[in-house]
Amino acid sequence: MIVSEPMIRARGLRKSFGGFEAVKGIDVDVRRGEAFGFLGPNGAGKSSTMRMIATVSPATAGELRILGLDPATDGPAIRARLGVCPQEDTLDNELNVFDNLYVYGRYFGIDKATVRERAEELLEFVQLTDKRKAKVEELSGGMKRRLSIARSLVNRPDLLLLDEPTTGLDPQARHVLWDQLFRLKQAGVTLVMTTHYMDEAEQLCDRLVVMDKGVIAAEGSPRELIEEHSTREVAELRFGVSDDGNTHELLAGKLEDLGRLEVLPDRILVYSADGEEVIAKTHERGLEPVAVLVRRSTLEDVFLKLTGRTLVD
Ligand SMILES: Nc1ncnc2c1ncn2[C@@H]1O[C@H](COP(=O)(O)OP(=O)(O)OP(=O)(O)O)[C@@H](O)[C@H]1O
Repeated sequence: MIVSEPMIRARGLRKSFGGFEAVKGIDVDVRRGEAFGFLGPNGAGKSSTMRMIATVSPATAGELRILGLDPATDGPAIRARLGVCPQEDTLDNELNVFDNLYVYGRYFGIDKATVRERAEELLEFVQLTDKRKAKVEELSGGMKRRLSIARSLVNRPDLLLLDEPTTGLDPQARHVLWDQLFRLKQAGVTLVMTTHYMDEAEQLCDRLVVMDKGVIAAEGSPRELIEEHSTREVAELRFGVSDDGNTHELLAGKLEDLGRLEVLPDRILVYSADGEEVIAKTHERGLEPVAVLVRRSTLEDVFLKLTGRTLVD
């Protein structure tokens, strides 16, 4: 492979299911060594895209190259160099923790001694050494996910695909996983992940695309996306709800000149470089929010601006 070749290159990539187009012609370039994310809500087309990249679902149209190879003709060669961690854990419940790694490694044709050594290393890496003899069903959700990640690393992949790596995990388990993914990134593994968590995308991704309804709405580093599509700060204002339930729309009319507004069912967001000033002016106008909060803009704000919706419905 030529070194400058992108790890993934897609042009006009499409995926249809019958008459329904889940991915509507996207362009993607993933560079060696980066952590790249597809951020979007449920149904955005992230998993459909990942499955094409994983070479388990053929593209309906467009061009796709993985590690410089064509999935239509070079599937096995690509898969030998990919690690895939699907959204649902597909561990073998019949086998213990160690054997899940060992048997998977043997599928790749790795010799017994090497696969044993790697399995031990990987258990150490995902902090499951003391569970090596445990049955899969005895593991917590976070441990299962870590074992899935360990398994996807058995063949020492150049490119690791993670479909919603921390969905369904509790906050502590998510942080443990983030640490491990960060260490993999530092070790030079190219990571490609989907997520609908903006904090995950901000923590882990060097670059990401914001995906919605099968198209890419924006692309860049988390910081670039926030700078381009949002303001430095956001003032969140909550008012008591009136009998007509219309309070936020009515109040928004009195705040319009303070910055761009997003009126959500439970709060008004005012986008401004100076959130405290927004709050001061709100009070000056005799408006009394029951709660206020000033925070930095996040990718959630970027998504809201681009699509008019929140990431998690
Ligand atoms: N095998 C299939 N047959 C028919 N429709 C499908 C199939 N797979 C996905 N879809 C549809 O394609 C759209 C995109 O689904 P996809 O799973 O790619 O989205 P996603 O962004 O990954 O969402 P999620 O976070 O729920 O996985 C959805 O409307 C989904 O119902």
